[in-house]
Order: sequence, then C-alpha cells, then structure tokens
Amino acid sequence: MALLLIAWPLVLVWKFPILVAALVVAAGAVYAASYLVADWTLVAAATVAPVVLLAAWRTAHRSSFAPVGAWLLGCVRCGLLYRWRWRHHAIACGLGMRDKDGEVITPRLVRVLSKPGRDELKVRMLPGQTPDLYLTRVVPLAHAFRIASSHPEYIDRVTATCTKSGMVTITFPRADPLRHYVPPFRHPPAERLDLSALPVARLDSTMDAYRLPLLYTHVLVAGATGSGKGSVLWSIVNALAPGIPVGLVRLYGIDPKGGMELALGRSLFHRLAYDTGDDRTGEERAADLVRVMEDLADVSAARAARYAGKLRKFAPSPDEPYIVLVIDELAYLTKYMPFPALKKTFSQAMATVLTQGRAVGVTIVGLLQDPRKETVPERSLFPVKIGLRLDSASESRMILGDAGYERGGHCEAIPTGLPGVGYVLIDGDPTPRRVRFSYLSDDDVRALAWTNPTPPPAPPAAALVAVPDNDDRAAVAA
Ligand SMILES: Nc1ncnc2c1ncn2[C@@H]1O[C@H](COP(=O)(O)OP(=O)(O)OP(=O)(O)O)[C@@H](O)[C@H]1O
Repeated sequence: MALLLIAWPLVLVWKFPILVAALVVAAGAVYAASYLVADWTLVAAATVAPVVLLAAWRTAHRSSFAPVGAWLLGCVRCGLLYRWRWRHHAIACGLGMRDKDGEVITPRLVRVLSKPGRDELKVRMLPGQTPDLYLTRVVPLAHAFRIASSHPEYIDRVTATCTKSGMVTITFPRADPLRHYVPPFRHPPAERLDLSALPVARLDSTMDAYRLPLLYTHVLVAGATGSGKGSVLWSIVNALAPGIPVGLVRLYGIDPKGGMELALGRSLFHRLAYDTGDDRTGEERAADLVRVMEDLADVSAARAARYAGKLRKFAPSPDEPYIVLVIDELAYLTKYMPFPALKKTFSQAMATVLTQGRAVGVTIVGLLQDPRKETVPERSLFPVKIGLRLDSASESRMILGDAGYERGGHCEAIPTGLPGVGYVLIDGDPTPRRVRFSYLSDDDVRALAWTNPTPPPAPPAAALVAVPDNDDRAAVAA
C-alpha cells in the first residue's frame, strides 16, 4: 500500500509531465494569491466563480456554450496531449519535409477543438502537401497519439478533410455519439413538409437531424442481415407520412418476403405487393410484384411525355402526387427470382423509372443485402447510396465507391451492436455522412399507419350518376 502511494505520483509525473506541472503551477498561484490577498474566501471565489459560471452557461444554453466549450477543452487537450508530441509524431508518420536549408519542418498544428465525442485538429499543410496525403497518414498518427486506446474500432473513423485551401482537419474520435438509439422524428404539418429535406437520422458530427433530399432522386440501401435496413425504410416513410393522408405523397411497396416488413403499415400504402402465398403458381405471384414496377414505368414515361417542353421542375400536388416506391430485398427481383423473363421485365421497367422518374416525381428506395454489380446492374443510377454494416471492405467500396471509402465510409467497421448506423453518400459530394437512423418499433409503425392512412381512391367515372335538378324532374314528369 505504501509502495503504491509513492509509486502513483511518480507514474503521474512520468506519464503526464505537463499536466502535473500545470497543476503544481496552478496550486502555487492560488497559494501565492491567498498569501498576498490574505483572504481565503476571495481566493476561493475567484477560483470557483469561472467554473460555476461556465457550468451554469452550459446547463442553461448548451448550443451557445458548445463552441466555447469545444475551444476551452481543445486548449487543454492540445496542451496536454497533442502540442508537445506533434512535431515528433508528424515526422515519424511522414508528414515532415526538408526546407531549402535542409532543416526538417512539420505542418503547423493551428488549433484543437474538442467537440462531443471527437477532437478536431486544424493543421496548416506544408507547401506541396495535399489532403489525400493526410488521409494516408492519419491512421499511423492516431496510433502514435494512442487515440481511443480502449476502443480500437474508433481508429476506423479517423479522417482528414480539407476545410479550406491549405488547411486540413484531422478528426480523432473519442467516443461514439451514435451509441444511443434515435427515437422517431416528430411530424411537421403537411403544408410544411419539405420533400427535399426529410429528417430521417442523426448526424454523428453534430447530432443534428440529418435531412435526406428524397425528391428528384433514388436511394439504394445496402446492409448485412440485422444491420437495420428496416429502420432506414421506416424512417423515410415516417418522414413522408404527413403528405400521405392529404394525397401529396403516394406510397407504393414491393415486399418479396411475403409482407414481413411492409404489411405492418398496410394502410400507408396506395399499393402494396407481396407474395400472399395463395394457390396460384409462384410465377403468377411473382408477376404481381413485377407489375407494380411496370405500372410505375408507364406512369414515369407518361408524366415525362406530358411535361416535356412545358415544365422545367415537377412540383407535387394532390392532383399529381409524389410517388415513392419502397422495395425490400431488391436483389430477389433483380437476381434471385427463378423466372428469367420476369426478371428481365422487372429490370427494364426499373431502368425506365430510374432514368425518367426522377424528374417527374417518381422515386425508388431499394434495399438489399448484397451490393455487388451483378446483383443490381443499375446501381449507378441511384444518386443516393446508404451503406449500413457490411461484411467486408470490398462491399463498402461497392456501395460507397473508392472515394467514399477513402473518405471514411467504412461500413465493415460498424459494430454489430449499432443497427441503423450507416454512411450516406450523395452524388456530387464525395464525403459520406455517418448517421444513425431513427428506430420505429412495430407499435410505432402501427400507430403511424393508423394516423396517416392513404386516402381512398376516387370512385370510378362510370359509377358517377348525374342527379337531375328540379327543372329536369318537372320536364320528365310532364
Ligand atoms: N436504428 C435502429 N436503432 C436501434 N435498433 C435498431 C435500429 N434498426 C434496427 N434495430 C434493431 O436491430 C434489429 C434488426 O433490424 P432490422 O430487422 O431492421 O435489420 P435488417 O437489416 O432489415 O435485417 P434483415 O435483412 O435480416 O431483415 C431490429 O429488430 C431492432 O431491434
């Protein structure tokens, strides 16, 4: 015990010399002030007051405190952890260079911001360096700084991004802000529904709502079994729900798993096709699923022909609603279905919707487990790709592309205990966003369907009987 009491301060001095020095200096300053002022209450107040003020500010208004807190904690962590070892580690990890005099120079560590769950190191690059070089050096750098030593899986989330010319931001995760489940988002009134910014998930960088731009696009979701594809699907449906009862949004669904996933929300769908297992042949039942896509191909082509030369941008309305087709297990229809003719028809119809539907308000949201090109040859026609947990780095590259993978989209590194966590990649932005989708339980889905049923179809024209007015009746009687 006595040995421990002696050894522990020595270990502290050995491992954290700057921290110990700072504490000694601070204690000395307090002692000197108390000696000079000779009033302990004043000294205690002066020491405690800033801490109490900061704590009160943080409690009262977290969002305005956040940047100040990130800066303050960043200063502490920069001094204690990063600054004094930066030069040594930067040279060891290949970020140093020799100047014209042969001196070794290193990039300047400008500032550290300690945000929730991560440290952001703002670094001024040396002339001749690019952010891509930093992408290849951040993992050795993270090991050198012993980042997340008790959570080695966090190393997969280390990234480097270019924030402005000449500067690079290296992000070292300290915790996973997405470890908690995300409850479903509340609905705005139908008139405020923004189909280009649907809240479906939380962003790991800020924990703000991630808004998916669904209108004018198509979405492909890939994830291993149990990765939470269902939560992506229902998060999107939940965000669309206010538009369903007012006829602004029309939901279609294809569920080859016998309705296991979608039938729970039956009343949300204008049309839902699933294998009911009735007495017909398997081919006839599969044809029902394919027919939905064929009909939507016709709708897309008809809308495109109608709007050609008249309208530059489609705006959904109850007369011409926004159509979203959700397909669970897309791979069954494009690859595994044992009916080649139906498979071909489905792929052709899907290609029509993917190419023509986007601009005229017809969107496909397809979910699958296997992102290989043989499974969905049309995957490049989906401008939005979402990768949940996958089995290998090569599968991550298949869904997010090489650029998305290099920029941190490591779906294979998502732990099995985090269903609903994934990376969203949108055409035009090479950096995937790490998010966690909201989770709707079976009861949530039932409640959603109960409160947002699709409106009944208008009665067929032939059933409308003209009611004669009084004059007509009088004429008939005469
Ligand atoms: N966003 C989420 N947050 C928390 N838990 C989730 C989330 N998504 C899914 N889960 C949990 O993970 C389980 C599996 O999810 P889900 O059925 O959606 O996976 P899946 O990818 O559709 O799997 P499969 O391909 O086998 O159908 C769910 O039962 C649920 O308990």
